[in-house]
Amino acid sequence: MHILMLGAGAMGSLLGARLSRTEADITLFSTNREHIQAIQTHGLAIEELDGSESHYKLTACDHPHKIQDDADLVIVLVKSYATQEALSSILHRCHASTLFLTLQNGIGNWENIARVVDTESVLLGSTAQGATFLEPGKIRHGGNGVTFIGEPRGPASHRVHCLVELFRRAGLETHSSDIMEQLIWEKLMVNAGINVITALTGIRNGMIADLETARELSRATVEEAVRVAVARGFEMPRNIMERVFKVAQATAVNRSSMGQDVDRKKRTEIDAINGAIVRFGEEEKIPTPVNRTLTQLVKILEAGYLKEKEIP
Ligand SMILES: NC(=O)C1=CN([C@@H]2O[C@H](COP(=O)(O)OP(=O)(O)OC[C@H]3O[C@@H](n4cnc5c(N)ncnc54)[C@H](OP(=O)(O)O)[C@@H]3O)[C@@H](O)[C@H]2O)C=CC1
Ligand SMILES: CC(C)(CO)C(=O)C(=O)O
Repeated sequence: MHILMLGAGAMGSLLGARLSRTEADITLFSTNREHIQAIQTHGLAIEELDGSESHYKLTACDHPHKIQDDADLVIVLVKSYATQEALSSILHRCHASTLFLTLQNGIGNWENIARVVDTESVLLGSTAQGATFLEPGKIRHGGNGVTFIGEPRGPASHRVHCLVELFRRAGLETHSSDIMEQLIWEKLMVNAGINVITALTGIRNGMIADLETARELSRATVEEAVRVAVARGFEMPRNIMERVFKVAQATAVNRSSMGQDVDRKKRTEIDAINGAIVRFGEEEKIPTPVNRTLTQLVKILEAGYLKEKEIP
């Protein structure tokens, strides 16, 4: 089986490296040329949770036309806003039975993929693993968490169970799910309560759980998001706040993916996370002042540094 990691940044590199422990052939693909060239020259280095460093020799490409083999499985790990463009660029390396699995955060990823490829070929997943991009060719494993894979709707199929087994052989705690859309909304609560606050303040995930002020703000953000989720038909577990803090603790050394975007002055996924809660809140007539303010702050921060980048 040939697996193409579409968007081999922090998470795509981590999961690609772990999956390379199985019988699958892995290709990392990212448009980040420096990262890919470093992997081609020295391999991928991973700073592990215990502080040790592991090294992986992996096939890596920085241009879609350099990808050698057709993909049986494409794992989509570009940022949500880049999904359609990235997928369109690799279609020449897909065949009639290629499967597409999104493990991205936020709402709307499955729909974005299904705009480019056959709906039947798209699987939905979520992961609470954490990964930080340190420098070209080097990432940090920022925390362990469960990965779920399922059909977008309905019970887990044979193909889902095969992928779950593959992930497990790679050493990743993975389960199949019959309620993947529900789990995507539960993961949205986690990201809504962690990512935006870490992005605006520069803290690592662990402080969300450790600092009372951060816990309060996270709680206020998630409580609003839960009201919106319920209005959309997704009942949230009563212990959802505990789950948010548990993920923050399990990924304590990680900078959230949105935090890393701000650190690297890159566009964030705010529109697919807190921004989505605001949009759905408007549709459902549920006020979301906390999420709206946090979204506006990230958008101002983002616009500021993206504009600065344009100035020669
Ligand atoms: N990091 C984490 O701890 C976690 C992240 N996630 C989710 O995983 C997804 C990926 O996040 P993360 O790995 O942190 O993000 P990164 O930005 O580290 O990785 C995305 C990669 O995709 C590359 N890219 C951008 N456009 C294209 C394109 N058109 N074709 C191919 N590659 C492209 C980027 O290059 P460049 O650097 O040049 O932009 C980058 O290397 C997100 O949805 C995130 O929310 C989920 C759980 C945890
Ligand atoms: C699990 C967590 C919070 C890890 O940082 C994540 O999903 C992210 O950073 O986007």
